[in-house]
Amino acid sequence: MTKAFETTNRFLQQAFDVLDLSEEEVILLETPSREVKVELIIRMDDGSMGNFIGYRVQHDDSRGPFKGGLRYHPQADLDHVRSLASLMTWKTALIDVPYGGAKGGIQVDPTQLSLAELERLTRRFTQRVHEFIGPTTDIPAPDMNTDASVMAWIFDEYSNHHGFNPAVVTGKPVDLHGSHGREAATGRGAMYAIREVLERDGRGLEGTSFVIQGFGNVGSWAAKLLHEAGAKVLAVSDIKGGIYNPDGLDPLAVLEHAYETSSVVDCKNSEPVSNEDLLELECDVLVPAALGDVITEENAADIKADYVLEAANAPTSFEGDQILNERGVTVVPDIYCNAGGVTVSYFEWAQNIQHFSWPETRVNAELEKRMIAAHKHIRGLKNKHDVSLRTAAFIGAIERVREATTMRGLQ
Ligand SMILES: NC(=O)C1=CN([C@@H]2O[C@H](COP(=O)(O)OP(=O)(O)OC[C@H]3O[C@@H](n4cnc5c(N)ncnc54)[C@H](O)[C@@H]3O)[C@@H](O)[C@H]2O)C=CC1
Ligand SMILES: O=C(O)CCC(=O)C(=O)O
Repeated sequence: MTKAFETTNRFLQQAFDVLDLSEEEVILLETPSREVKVELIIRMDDGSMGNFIGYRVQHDDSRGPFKGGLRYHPQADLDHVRSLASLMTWKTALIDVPYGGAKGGIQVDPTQLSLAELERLTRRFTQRVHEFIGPTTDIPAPDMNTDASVMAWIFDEYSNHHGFNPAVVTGKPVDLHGSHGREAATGRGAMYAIREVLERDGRGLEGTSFVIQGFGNVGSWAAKLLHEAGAKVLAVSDIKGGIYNPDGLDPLAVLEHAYETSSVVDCKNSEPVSNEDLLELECDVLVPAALGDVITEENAADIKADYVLEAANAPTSFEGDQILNERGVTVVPDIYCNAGGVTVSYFEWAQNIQHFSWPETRVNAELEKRMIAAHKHIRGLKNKHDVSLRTAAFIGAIERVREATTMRGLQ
């Protein structure tokens, strides 16, 4: 077993222990259903040959078609993609959308590719995996370094092979069968998640201070929506570095600066802070919204926040999580915190199948209902079993997947 997948399974094991599952059941629930590895050869703009590796790991489909994002990143190796695919199984079950879990990845630094090269790479990947994906089998979506344009290319390329079918992929542009509210959904869901957790503790978003690592889709939407809700965003960062203002940043001004300069760095009314130091700033809520494995045994003891809101997938190592728990820091786990994305992906898929479009108000209201319901579910299990929010979330998810697996039976 490799590291990222092993970490996911160690977290799962804490819930398996509470549920007293047999070894056979553990193997069944942990093991991915199918792993596809493809070589991707493309013509680069300068005429040379580009050679990349892509993955699609389909973890579990007992509750519905495989579902999960596609990541473009140099570290998107089989171990990471496998771990992220497993997390999708538990996320879709916890938030109760009729899907299983999958994830895709291409090992590439997309900043080194032109737009035309990225399109060729995406189309080649779709050509290599089109037999394994489909509206009732496996539905990709955006993740790190992929966006609505990438989803549009997948939709188009898939349609070249199978005929028009926008429900093969979610997170598409709104004008190309995408859903209103999908782009903001993960950040919005994270905002609802922390609002529910704070309310339970007799606190509110108004005046609560946040520090956010990552200012891409998830981080920037979370910053904007939290600011609108009256919270104070003290610091944000991207891969190039961070910015800090103890009186609070204006996320809209930061967005404008990032749009113009491709980074948050050097935004006016802020001082610089490194990505490492940002994690240890004084604040109420720390929001990792970029890469995984950033809170570890190296820095968990130095985190000053009362809450860690896991907008990223797998931002906390097993040891880091133990330290945070021992110190009384409340961790709002990834499979709940960032489930808003796949929830609105589900709404998009349902709209595509019905050839019907929802207004954004309906999307946001339905998302809010599901985030509130999942929080109540997790809270009940936490109290029942006296476990962390993470273990409670896994228990809730495992119970649903286990039940579906049992009802479908073995051959
Ligand atoms: N996009 C979505 O709907 C969902 C995303 N997520 C998770 O949220 C996280 C962020 O995803 P997106 O916002 O979609 O990606 P993105 O590609 O839009 O943005 C990523 C951000 O992280 C920053 N970043 C990258 N490497 C970094 C590093 N080493 N240190 C600090 N910052 C770094 C980038 O500069 C960028 O600001 C990922 O863990 C992803 O799996 C989870 C659920 C859904
Ligand atoms: O929207 C989706 O289908 C999945 C998004 C995703 O990759 C995730 O939740 O980690």
